[in-house]
Order: sequence, then structure tokens, then C-alpha cells
Amino acid sequence: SEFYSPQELTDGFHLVIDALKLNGITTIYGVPGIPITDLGRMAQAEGMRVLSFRHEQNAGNAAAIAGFLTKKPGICLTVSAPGFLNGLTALANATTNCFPMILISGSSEREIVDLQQGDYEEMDQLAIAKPLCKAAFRVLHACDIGIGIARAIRAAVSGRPGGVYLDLPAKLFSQVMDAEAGAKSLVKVIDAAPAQLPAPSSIARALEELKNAKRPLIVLGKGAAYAQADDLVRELVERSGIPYVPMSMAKGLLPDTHPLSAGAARSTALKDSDVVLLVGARLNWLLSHGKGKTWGEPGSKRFIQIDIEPREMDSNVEIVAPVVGDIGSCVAALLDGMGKEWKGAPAEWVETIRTKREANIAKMAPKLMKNTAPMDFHSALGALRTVIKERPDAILVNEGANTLDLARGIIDMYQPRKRLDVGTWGVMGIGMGFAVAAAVETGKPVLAVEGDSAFGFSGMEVETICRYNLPICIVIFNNNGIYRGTDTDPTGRDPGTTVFVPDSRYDKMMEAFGGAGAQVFTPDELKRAVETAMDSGKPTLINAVIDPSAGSESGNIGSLNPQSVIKRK
Ligand SMILES: Cc1ncc(Cc2csc(CCOP(=O)(O)OP(=O)(O)O)c2C)c(N)n1
Ligand SMILES: [Mg+2]
Repeated sequence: SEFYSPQELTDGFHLVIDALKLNGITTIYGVPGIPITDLGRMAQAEGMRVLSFRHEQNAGNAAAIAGFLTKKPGICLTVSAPGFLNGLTALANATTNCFPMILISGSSEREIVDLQQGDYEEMDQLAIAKPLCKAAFRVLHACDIGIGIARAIRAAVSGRPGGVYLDLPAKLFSQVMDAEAGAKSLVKVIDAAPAQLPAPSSIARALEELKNAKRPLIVLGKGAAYAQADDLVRELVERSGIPYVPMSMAKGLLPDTHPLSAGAARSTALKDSDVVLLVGARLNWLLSHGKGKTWGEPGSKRFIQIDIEPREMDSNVEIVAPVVGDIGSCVAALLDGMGKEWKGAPAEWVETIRTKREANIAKMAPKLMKNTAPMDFHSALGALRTVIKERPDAILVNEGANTLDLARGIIDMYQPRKRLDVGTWGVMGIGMGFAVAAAVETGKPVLAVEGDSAFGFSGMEVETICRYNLPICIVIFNNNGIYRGTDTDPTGRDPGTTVFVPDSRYDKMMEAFGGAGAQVFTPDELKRAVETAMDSGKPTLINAVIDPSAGSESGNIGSLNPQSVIKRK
């Protein structure tokens, strides 16, 4: 017969599936097509969850955030060339954000690619992927699949996590080999992300700095969320008594309502602190590179930095106490060194932060209470703030400009790894991929709060969400455009470059695929519609009508825009 018994022979298809399953990987996010359609079907038949998307970028973003949430590499599976290219943005974004994922793409045979003979979807994918990811490998022989998958897993999660590319040429899948030898060629990765302990001298140096600090501050980065050392991080804040600022995806490591939270007093905390302990937070653009007026007087700061990547130190400003290692090991060592008698941060400083925080919250409060139409960002977010407070285990996905920047400060988070957003690159389009993986990996309800432009980058996945019947409630802040809905074309010929069809009904898109849709005009209507959606567990899209004039250009980062000094008349 044309088939062999699995006792005698195995092949590339089965070796890839067996290698992934052997390493506890149970889910694949992808888009089918030549040469990987059957791989997906066979993986599904062998009990793996295989979720097919409408665009590879969204499958890649799902794989990336699955990695962030589980600490196991998320798997994105694509066809060659165009499918591979569509996955690259997610691979590069994962690498920039330190999310562990593996982009597995089918590819053309080397002999044809290297002779540039014009194969179907021919491209030298490995060469193209290399600069955009942490590591890239190609496998040509079935007996190397085990090692190839093992190397990809270890590269993705060890040290600083990131994106890995694994190139599998079409002919590899149908290559057969002896079944027993095949089984022996598989590798179960031992200790894929080994603990990396800090040098005791680095701990002593860091504690000396903290002990002498008059106005200490802790900054928690998304690395601290990824580490899943939640109790240690909480103990570090509470035992040291040092106020902390959580970066966006670190919110919820301690509840945002925590007495030592300085999130609502961020500018005072950054400007007036004297010693700053960075925990899994890079001094990049999100922290003004550690210099300038954000950080007060030049040279007034002494930075302690915990990071697993030694080369991160001194990237922007001098680090007086580098602590290199994984966050769990480093925080545990700091706590050991602190002992039980640590006197805590100076009371006056803690009080300064507390009063500033309370004042800022009080100033914001009235804006969140307005219950009129049309909504603006503050009044709509005031409603969602209450929903998350009442449903703390829901996962919040968030992207946009005003929709993102204002939600970050207005919606408090109460548990770790519950806020998933655009991260280090500020990339639009992560929304639906993140929402699908958050629902699939955690089983928790997902609330995706989307700018209308941001949603548009991945909006076709509402069909994917309906097809898998996922508990995702999408709220679109529909202000008719990017930043605002009011731009016009001075020549009068076209719509303005940043506006959309006015008063569009995104909710009808969800209904087109069997999901629930609603349009709301007031915060009360919005709150009730979200509660109905989250109680139902059904895919829902709520079109929240926002005043088109309410937003500001580029949200909080308009200053990054170049300005022209030439005014043509
Ligand atoms: C892949 C990519 N392409 C473009 C951009 C530039 C951008 C940043 S924010 C944004 C959308 C803002 O409009 P939205 O309606 O979502 O939000 P709102 O302010 O509430 O109206 C764009 C297009 C980015 N960051 N990434
Ligand atoms: Mg908008």
C-alpha cells in the first residue's frame, strides 16, 4: 500500500508535531497554505489546538502574547514568502518586546532558491528573518528536526526572551526515516530558561545605594510581569516600603490602588526621586532615555538596574549598580540581603508621593463621571474603569492613540499580566491577535478597548473570533478617525487624511459572522453593554460613539512628530 505503518517509518510532518508535543507545546496559531496545510490538519488530528487566522500578522501577534503569558514559546505557522513576510512584523515586534515566539514558515528548496530559478513563492527567508529576530535556524534533514525545534525553543525563552525563525523547506515534511531512529532524534529541552543568579557583589552594591537613598523609587517593567515572580516583586515593594511606578504591561503586579503605587504621581516620582531601581524596565523612549526634564536635574539620579541582558546596562545613562540575572533570582537575593530589619523609605518621601497621587486622582475624578452623549475618552473610560474593577480577572487588550494613552492611566489593573498593549514599539494592529491568544491561553474573558483606526489593522479577525466562539468583548472608541475625526482636505477634493467614514457601524461587522453587536452613546449604555457581553461569554463588538473632536494628535506623544517650519501660502 502507499502508506507505511507508524511502527516502521515516520516523516517530517510527524517529527515536527512529536517534537512540539514532547516539549509541552499544545497550540499553533497560523494561516494554512502550501506547504504547511497538511501539517496543520495533522497537528489538529493529533490533539494540538490549531487556530487559523485571516492574516499571518495576527497569528504572529497571538503567538507572541501567548509566549508572554505562558513563558513557553508561542508558535506561528505560515506559508512561504508572502505568508512568511506577513509574519515578520509580529516576529520583530516580539523580539523588541522580549516575547518568546517561534515563527515556523514553509520555504522553497535550497537548490532552487540558491540558483534563483523562480520557484513558487521563492524567497531566501532565513537571510531575511535573521536581522529581525533573536535567532534563526533552517532544517534540511528529518533527523535534525528534533534538534532544530529544541534549539528554537531554547533560543526563544532563555536569557532575554525573543522571536525565533525556523525555516522548514517543503521537501522536509515528506522525508521519511526509521520510526525508532526518529523518536530517538527528538530532544526534550531540559531547563530551557535557566535561572541566572546575580553576583553577590552586585546585590551588596545595589543595597548600599538603596540604603542611602532619601527619595527611592522602583520602576516595574513588563519584564517583571513576564518573570512570574509576583510574590517576590510584591514583597520587594512592601518590605522596602519604596513607592513604585508600573510600566503599562506591569500594571497589576501590585493592584494599582496599592498605597505605594506612584502610577498616578508618575511625573513627580520620576522627577524628584534620587535613587531609581529598574526591574525589567529598559531606559528607552518610554522612560525618556533616563534623562531630560522628565528626570529632573541632570545627574541627580542614581540608577540601579536589574536586567537579564548585561549589555542593557549603560544603554542610555550610567548605571551605578548593575544587577545582571533573571528577575526572580535578583529580587530574591535583594530580599535576602535586606533582611527583616529594613527601615523602609523615608516617610516624608512616601507622603509626598501619596498626596500627589491622591490629588491627581481627585482632579481626574469628575471627568470620569460625566454620563452624557456624546462621550469623550474620559467619560467612556470611566465606565470601563468600573467594569475592570468589578471583574479583575478579565484581560484588557488596548491599542490606539488617545484610546491607549488615556486608558493606561484611567483603567486600574488588579492582577499581573492582565493588561496587554502595544508595548515597546507602540505598534497598531496587535489587538485581535492578542485578544484571541489571551482567551485561548487563559480561558478568561477578554475586553479589547480599541481605537477605531487601531481596530482596522486586524479587524477581519472578528470572523476568527466568531469561528472559535471566544469570550471576547471588543469596544471600539469610534471618533471617526485617527486621533480625531475632524481633519479636512484643504483642497476640498477628498476626506482629510486622518478621518474615516463618519458614524460607521463596526458592530455590524461582528453580526455579519454571528457575533453580537451593539451601538452605545453614553457611559451607562457602554457599561451595561459590556456587562451583558462579558456575562454572555459570546463574541461581541460594541461601537462606542465618541465625540470626533475629543482627541489630541498622537495622544501623549505628539512631541515626537517632526514639525515643518516652511509655510507655503
Ligand atoms: C503599524 C502602525 N501604523 C501606524 C501607526 C501610527 C499610529 C499610532 S496610533 C494610530 C491610530 C490612532 O487612531 P485610533 O483611532 O486607533 O485612536 P484614537 O486616538 O483614539 O482615535 C496610528 C495609525 C502605528 N503606531 N503602527
Ligand atoms: Mg480614533
